[in-house]
Amino acid sequence: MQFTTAKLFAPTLLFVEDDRSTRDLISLVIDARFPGIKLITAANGANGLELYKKHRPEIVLTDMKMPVMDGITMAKEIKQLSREAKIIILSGQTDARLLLEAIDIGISHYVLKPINQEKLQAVIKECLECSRLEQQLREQEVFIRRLSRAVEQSPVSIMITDTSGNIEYVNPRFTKLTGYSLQEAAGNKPSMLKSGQSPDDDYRRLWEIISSGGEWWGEFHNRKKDGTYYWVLTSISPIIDGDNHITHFIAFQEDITERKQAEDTIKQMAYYDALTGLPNRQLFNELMHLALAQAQRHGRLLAILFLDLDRFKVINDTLGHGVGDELLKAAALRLRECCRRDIDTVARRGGDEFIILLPDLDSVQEAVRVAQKIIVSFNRLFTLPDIELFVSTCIGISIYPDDGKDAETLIKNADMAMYRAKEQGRNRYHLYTSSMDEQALQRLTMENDLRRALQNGEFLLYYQPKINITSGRIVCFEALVRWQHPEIGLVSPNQFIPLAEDIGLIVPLGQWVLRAACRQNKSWQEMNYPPMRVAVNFSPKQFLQPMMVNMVEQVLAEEDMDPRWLEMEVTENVMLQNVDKTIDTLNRLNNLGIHISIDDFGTGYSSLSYIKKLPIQTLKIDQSFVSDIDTNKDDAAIATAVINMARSLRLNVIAEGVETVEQLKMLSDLDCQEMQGYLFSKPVSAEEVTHLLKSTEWPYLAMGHLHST
Ligand SMILES: Nc1nc2c(ncn2[C@@H]2O[C@@H]3COP(=O)(O)O[C@H]4[C@@H](O)[C@H](n5cnc6c(=O)[nH]c(N)nc65)O[C@@H]4COP(=O)(O)O[C@H]3[C@H]2O)c(=O)[nH]1
Repeated sequence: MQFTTAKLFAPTLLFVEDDRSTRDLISLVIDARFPGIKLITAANGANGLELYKKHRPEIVLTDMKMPVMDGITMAKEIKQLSREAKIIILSGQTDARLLLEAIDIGISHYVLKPINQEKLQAVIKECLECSRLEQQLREQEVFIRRLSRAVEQSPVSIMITDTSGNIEYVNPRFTKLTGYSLQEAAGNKPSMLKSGQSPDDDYRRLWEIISSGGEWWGEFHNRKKDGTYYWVLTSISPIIDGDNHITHFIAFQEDITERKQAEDTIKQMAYYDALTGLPNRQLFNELMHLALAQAQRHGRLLAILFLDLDRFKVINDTLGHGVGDELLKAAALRLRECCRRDIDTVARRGGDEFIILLPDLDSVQEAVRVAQKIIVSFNRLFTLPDIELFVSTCIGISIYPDDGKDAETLIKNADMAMYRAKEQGRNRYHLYTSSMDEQALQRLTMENDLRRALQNGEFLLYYQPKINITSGRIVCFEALVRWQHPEIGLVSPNQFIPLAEDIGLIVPLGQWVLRAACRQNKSWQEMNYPPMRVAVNFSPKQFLQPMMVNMVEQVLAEEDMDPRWLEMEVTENVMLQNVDKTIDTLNRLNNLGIHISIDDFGTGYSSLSYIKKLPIQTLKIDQSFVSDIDTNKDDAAIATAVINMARSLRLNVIAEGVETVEQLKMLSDLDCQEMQGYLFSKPVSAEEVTHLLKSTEWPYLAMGHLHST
């Protein structure tokens, strides 16, 4: 450390002499020889003392014998005021007693008269030097006192070691930070603070740098006396003496634990999904790039599993986001259990989408085995805090390098494979095949064609009757849309309705269906056929449109059709989304006089208590329960339960998809009065409806057929 005096050394010399000529002569010499000195003079001791008090000169040059007050008396008084005053006595007297008295007082020098100028100059010079050194020393002391106070009170932890690394000093801040007092730390090595988590290389490098005179800085993960961990930003530098030798090392340490924790939180937020704690899309992409590079280098296989939870949206909307969140957490846990720890990565892509990276595989079969394991594990009930649920998943698999060389392609292809798995039903996996690209292209072409279809008038309606089996009369025609594609021919709604929903075309298409169905029904009425309802399917997206009721009202008015001849078929799941709003919408439709049926009943999550609240008229038993009703006991039980439930709620019940007389009999035995299905009629064109209306003879409704013997 370099010390520089803050104050400039500008000494004052007081010269006390009663003899004027001596005074002038000596003054001239001092001015000439010591130009930096400020000179003040006095003619006697009393005057000299006064001036001393006023100017506090560093040096006093005084004659001995003077009127009023002699030099010795004045010198005594001055020494009382300052022990450091340098006093030079000028005298012709060599009286030993006076000399001894002067020594007692602490007189610095004694110059005999007649004055030898050289001797006087040498004495003054010596006194000046002495004063200068004293001033410097005083200032140094003040500086060192300040410095040690600064070190003691420093908000930064300070540790000083010798060159072997033995601790010699630590400041109170160090004690506060580490728990070790100066006594405990002194003599120990700084390694007493090691947590074992900072790399050994850091320490080696540190010693190399500081022992060659350089400064090192970096971060350490340390451990306190009580065992807790903390982070410090450390700077260590050597203390070098005047001979350029390292005498000590000094370490400054700043506690950065909070900053580190904040960094960790930010890292966690940037790379991990807050809900499930799984890596997020960002981290997954980074890990995927690393894994791909390794797979390429070592010629290994890598698999991507893309999956989502079947019907998650319905669960989330029906049972609430709390349940949805718990389910995602539980699913995340289950997925991790199915994968290799520390090797595979399970990440959440957002919503209910998960993606799994399986690196370092020998065969495709290994990826398939993981997919199968996941599917089996999803067969187990999910026990959430408030509810127990069965949830299935569909998994798409793509393999590096066959199904893609880069992350984007592999993920896209696994996603595509997942959709293929979904098309085949729930809880299954599908491996990507290159033919799927072709299908994706087909879908794109279909999408474009579909957008043009409405303007080009390529849609038409087919109608399927609903029969009351007791009266044998048609009570309603269900309008079912068809697409007359200019090249492909007639396209089934199962192929284009989901697509229309995806691309937002369902709203204008649905409106077109409603208008066409109403117009057709009105024209049958005008042709004097007995009035019947026409049923129109409303897709969930369409039903949940904010202005839907207004639109229906307007179409009915424009087509001049009485609302009681309109039936709306809405799927069970729609009923469960945003319950309050749905009930409100249904009430408004009911007030208009529109008949409401719940389509595909039995496939959703409806509970009896919930259905009770809904202002609806009819439950439609899904055809999946009807098709095996005569052979499958479970289906028969569900159909029975729905019919009984409808009866107890005073609702109509209709069975769809009735194809055989056996089914008809069985449903009739269960007292299901209304039916629809190929047994009576397939969906037919409007023109064919008129034939049906003219000759409604249903041979199998003859009494003999209806009841089992
Ligand atoms: N195997 C069998 N099938 C029978 C039988 N009886 C009727 N079906 C078929 O079952 C489907 C019944 O309609 P859905 O459940 O509402 O299912 C409909 C409905 O969800 C949707 N859809 C049809 N038209 C429209 C529409 O105008 N708007 C909306 N949003 N969806 C529509 O497309 C689905 C399929 O319609 P389609 O192909 O016309 O198929 C119709 C019908 O032709 C039977 O005895 N056996």
